[in-house]
Amino acid sequence: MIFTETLTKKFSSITAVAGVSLQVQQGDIFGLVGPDGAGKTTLIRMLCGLITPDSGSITMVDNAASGESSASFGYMPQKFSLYGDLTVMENINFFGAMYGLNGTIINQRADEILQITNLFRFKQRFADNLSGGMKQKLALTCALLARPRLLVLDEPTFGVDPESRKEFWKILYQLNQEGMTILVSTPYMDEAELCKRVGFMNNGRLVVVDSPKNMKSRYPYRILEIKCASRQPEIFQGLPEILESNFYGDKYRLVVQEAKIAEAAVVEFLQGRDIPLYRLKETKPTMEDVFVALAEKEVVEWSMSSQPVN
Ligand SMILES: Nc1ncnc2c1ncn2[C@@H]1O[C@H](COP(=O)(O)OP(=O)(O)OP(=O)(O)O)[C@@H](O)[C@H]1O
Repeated sequence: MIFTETLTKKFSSITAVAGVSLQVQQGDIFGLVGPDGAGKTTLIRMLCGLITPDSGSITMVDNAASGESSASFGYMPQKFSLYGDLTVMENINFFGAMYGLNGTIINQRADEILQITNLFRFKQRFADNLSGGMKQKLALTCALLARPRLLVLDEPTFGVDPESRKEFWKILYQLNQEGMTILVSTPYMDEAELCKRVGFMNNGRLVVVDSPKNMKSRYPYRILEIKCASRQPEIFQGLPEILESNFYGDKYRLVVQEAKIAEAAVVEFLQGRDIPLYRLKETKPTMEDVFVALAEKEVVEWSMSSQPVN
């Protein structure tokens, strides 16, 4: 559905997007993740035609619309400008008119979409009086008015509470099941888990593209979880067998190269300090672990040794 070839965008000396070749297939829920400033928004804005690439190409193909070479898409930007002193319905009318839709069509579609987004009963509420999550759902409602086959969302749930994020993703899944292709950037790794495929960007480059399941299975390290009598967050830092150590309330999560060797080192370390060990077990990496490894480490080897980025 979306194909880019070596897409590049510079802002004076900053290369925001560096030679990105990306494919988003019809029916995908494609997640774009990466640290702040990685280039996600710039890439999305180029895909939506809001800024012009310096080089490279973008092709949008919509197989569902025979004879059409460009896909109809809806875009929900990072900062969606709703009018706070207009009601939900007045905002919808405004954005519908911007899409060139007539009043009857807007009303029909609004009724339909507001049911999906659970905003129907708030039609007459001023946008300023909606909660954060409801504002995002209104922004989504507006982006859906043109009945897009491709929906592009830039961090749509940023700053929204976990329950509302869950609800928002239920809506995305429903839309996807009805045939909509979705490209979404997100800072939340629990949301990355929900995508069919994830593209990780860093320093303008698209470093890895894969399913969350494959990304986790390609994670090059092992994770140990430890419960012991110590509550010192830094206690394992500096042990040569441990690459990274984090302390979460009552347990340590260690990133290690060799699980058995690291386990032995931890046991010996704690015994040497008379610190009782309650539990030590290896656990599976999460998308959060994958993200941290990709963002922090030099990942050339990881991405090259795996299947090609497509
Ligand atoms: N209009 C602009 N002028 C100058 N520099 C820009 C502009 N837009 C983006 N940049 C720079 O390009 C780089 C990529 O920014 P971009 O917003 O695309 O990243 P991002 O991955 O979306 O980050 P975030 O998650 O923080 O929104 C950053 O260094 C940013 O400062």
